[in-house]
Amino acid sequence: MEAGVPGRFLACACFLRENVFVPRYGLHLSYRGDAARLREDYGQALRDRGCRSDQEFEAVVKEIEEEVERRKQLDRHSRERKAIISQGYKPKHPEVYVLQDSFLDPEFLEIVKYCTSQGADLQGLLHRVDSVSDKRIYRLPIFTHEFCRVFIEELENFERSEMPKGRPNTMNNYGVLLNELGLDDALVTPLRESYLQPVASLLYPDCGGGRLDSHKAFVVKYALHEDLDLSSHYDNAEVTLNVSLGKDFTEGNLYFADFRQAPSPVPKYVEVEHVGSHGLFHRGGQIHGALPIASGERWNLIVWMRSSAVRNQLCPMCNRKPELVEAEGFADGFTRSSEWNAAETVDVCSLT
Ligand SMILES: O=C(O)CCC(=O)C(=O)O
Ligand SMILES: [Fe+2]
Repeated sequence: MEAGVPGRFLACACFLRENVFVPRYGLHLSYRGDAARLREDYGQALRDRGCRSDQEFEAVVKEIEEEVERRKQLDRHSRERKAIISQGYKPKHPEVYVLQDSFLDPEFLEIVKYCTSQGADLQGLLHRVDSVSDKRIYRLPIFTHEFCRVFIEELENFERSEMPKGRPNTMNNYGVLLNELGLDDALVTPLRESYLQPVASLLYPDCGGGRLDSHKAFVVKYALHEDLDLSSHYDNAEVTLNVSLGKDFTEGNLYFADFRQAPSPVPKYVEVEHVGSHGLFHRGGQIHGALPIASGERWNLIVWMRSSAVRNQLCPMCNRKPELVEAEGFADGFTRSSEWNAAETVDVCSLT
């Protein structure tokens, strides 16, 4: 079946109750519609973070209920925004909507060519990419500088427009959902299928890297009076690509800790700098966050890539067999298990 056909991909029902982020206290929590239970489960953690009075606690419950309500309406609101944008938005640079080889750094094209050649292996690939730590995080050139410049101009044009705007995810408040802007079909999907997957297939074969069949792509933006940083989290993705698009900024490094399913007793963080037009590949389950920028604006393209073969077995957000619910577009990348061949089952991301 064709990618993106409504109904093929599904979500896990945990989306309405797990990983609800409370920005004020920097905490992710589960909520089952019951304030007393919330107090039991998180009262101490909230108090430790400064939520002391009943009023403060009630404010948290209200915030969580609003977030759950937002999530319930997400598909419908997103579909409505997308329709308005496709009717009314006039792109400044229509050419960036259709992937061309000329957008890509020639060195990246060479790397992809290697990955798709016969006999390509991880060792050979590691001679061509920078390994930035022992956590299986790799940096490689992705786009040309010119593409990054023009792409940001397009996103700024959209930002200035009167068009409705969604939030990239539950933690970032500023940026652009590429699907709503109409950038998925001819830009991100071919990028994932023909260029990113061959690389991920060698880097993360154990995490579904060779079978990435959907994605969620967005651009995050950090600026002094907007978001400055990003709390520690893991992604709803098997493999993530994070590309530094620009503009000029200081600080704002990413930091990475343990792999979610294999925490070490004393977590070791590595800090990783952004390199303009270069991307970082990492496993979605690698705990990470972003330090505050000190000046300027930071724009990064994030592609959360999903492998239904992996997540159908275990939802990465609730760590259980997914409870499938209908959703639109790529949804959260689950499929009905009858659609894939049980004989081809892959291991869920190994605990390294
Ligand atoms: O700020 C960044 O570049 C990282 C964003 C990120 O980790 C995410 O959106 O999942
Ligand atoms: Fe992330």
